[in-house]
Amino acid sequence: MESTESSSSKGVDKTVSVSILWFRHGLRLHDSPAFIAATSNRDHLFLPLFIFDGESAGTKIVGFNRMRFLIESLEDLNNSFSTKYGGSLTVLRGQPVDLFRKLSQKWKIAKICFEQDCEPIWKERDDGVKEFCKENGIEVVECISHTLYDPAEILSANGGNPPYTYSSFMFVASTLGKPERPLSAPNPETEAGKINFFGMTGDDDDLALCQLHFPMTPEVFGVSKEKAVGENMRKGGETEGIILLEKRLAIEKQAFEQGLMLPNHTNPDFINGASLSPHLRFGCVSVRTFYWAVQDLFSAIVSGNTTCETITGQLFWREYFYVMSVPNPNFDKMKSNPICLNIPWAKDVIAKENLKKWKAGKTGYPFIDASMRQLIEQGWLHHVARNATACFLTRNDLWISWEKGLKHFLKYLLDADWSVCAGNWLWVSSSAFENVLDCTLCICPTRYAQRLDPEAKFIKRFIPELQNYPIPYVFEPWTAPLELQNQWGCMIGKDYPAPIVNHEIVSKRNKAEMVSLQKMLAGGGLNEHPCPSNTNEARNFMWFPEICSHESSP
Ligand SMILES: Cc1cc2nc3c(=O)[nH]c(=O)nc-3n(C[C@H](O)[C@H](O)[C@H](O)COP(=O)(O)OP(=O)(O)OC[C@H]3O[C@@H](n4cnc5c(N)ncnc54)[C@H](O)[C@@H]3O)c2cc1C
Repeated sequence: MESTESSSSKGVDKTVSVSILWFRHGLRLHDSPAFIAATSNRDHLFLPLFIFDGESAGTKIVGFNRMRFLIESLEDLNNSFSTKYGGSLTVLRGQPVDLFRKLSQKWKIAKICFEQDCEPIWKERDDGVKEFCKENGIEVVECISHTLYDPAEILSANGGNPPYTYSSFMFVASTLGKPERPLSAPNPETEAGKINFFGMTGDDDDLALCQLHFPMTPEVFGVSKEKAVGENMRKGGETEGIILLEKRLAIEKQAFEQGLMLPNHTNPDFINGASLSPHLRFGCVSVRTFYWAVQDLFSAIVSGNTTCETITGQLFWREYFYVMSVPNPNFDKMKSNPICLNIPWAKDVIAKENLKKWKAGKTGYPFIDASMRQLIEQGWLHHVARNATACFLTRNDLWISWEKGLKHFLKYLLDADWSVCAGNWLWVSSSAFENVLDCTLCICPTRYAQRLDPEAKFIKRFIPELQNYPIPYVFEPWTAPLELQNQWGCMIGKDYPAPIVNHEIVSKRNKAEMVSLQKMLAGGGLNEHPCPSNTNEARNFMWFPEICSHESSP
């Protein structure tokens, strides 16, 4: 392929205009309106840029796995620019306004294009850059492509308020029509795809000091490898994301052909599932590309039916939590969060100890512990494992605040998304989106495990201590007679912990506590409390089949 010329910043003519594509999320070239906007002026040079500012792309609280995923995604972008368009990605470290000021002092920055980050945590950063651009006559192009809809439009279509139930959200979204179709990247074989890159040479004095070069490692940013980090199971980047998307579509296709839906829910693959959430979170795969690929596949297979509520329904949950967070900067907190109920979670010494054990995967409940260990080792947890561990920490067993769990998940999950993660924690802990503390569905950590991991492969993969325990003892190892524990090489209470709480007792007690809170809070400022539209919605959200939940009555 013919490579396009890259103009070095050193020799650049200062009268030549530069268009910047500022990456934050949206780490891809396909379906990127910001990429198209930044390359649309044929007489501008093009500078694709990522800035490590200590916060963007979730780098404020970040574990090794997610930082590695981000770096892999940037490396992939750099490779794609190089192989497809003959350019490269520039990576700088510093504060965006400072860096844009330095750039504009040297060169004529005409335009800065970026994908909208709708969550309120990014508002100050983006407002600062917009203000700087206004003062300096730089055009700003902000494109909506991280979400299926413009959250502001949803809010406005709902009379300026967030829709308090998922079904009212779905209704409002339907009034805006179908999401837009994805866009193709400029074709390098055509005129539009012949891009004149503006390349930083690396010797541009103070800017050079801010420039980072590939290869990079998380350690460069002070993020060191946690001892438990294992094999790299999910690689970041658009290239990997598209491969995964194809794999996922093949699985969905097979299910559609057999008249089934949501294969990922029916047969959870805890380790190797083709889950796209990390790639969606960083924008390596466009949500519109995913949405329309599934819709089109479904329409092609199920003739006469052009809509489907399959995994696209899950994508709407993502959308819902983004929208709910837009007008609520305290969405991730209990305090000053108008939708969150103030449940008096335990804060005593025992709670502190229990929190440590939960984080370390040492609760004595094998399914919970396997999940918590997987989180640190791989940065990944299947949805059902997230539900089980979050319920265990909060309303079911330990009665510890969801804020503690959220902080831990935000650090280690590859797909950790400020609003999506908080929204799920609010729900699971009965703090919001739940039917006013009325969740009769309680996850039993042992029965749940027996149904979802019947051969205990997942448990044994992450808890080698229980390697020799047969079924059913592996699910409740403390029930094994001492001589068998000895024979299997793992004494409970010594080699693997005894349960830190008795689930049967504490779950009943906690349910009773919820009921009394419900009575106390009734009529007292619950007007804004969002809740499910009906029991089915709650059940579907939690993926609760009848047999692994139980009515936990007071
Ligand atoms: C306590 C807790 C914390 C969570 N934190 C996050 C998070 O930080 N980031 C995140 O992307 N998901 C989060 N989830 C939601 C969900 O677990 C993951 O999106 C899902 O496991 C990803 O797997 P998948 O891609 O195979 O999902 P699929 O079932 O294939 O769904 C497709 C996509 O829909 C979206 N989605 C699916 N379920 C949900 C949901 N419940 N809420 C919002 N969006 C959803 C995701 O983008 C997902 O990739 C959390 C769930 C819980 C219970």
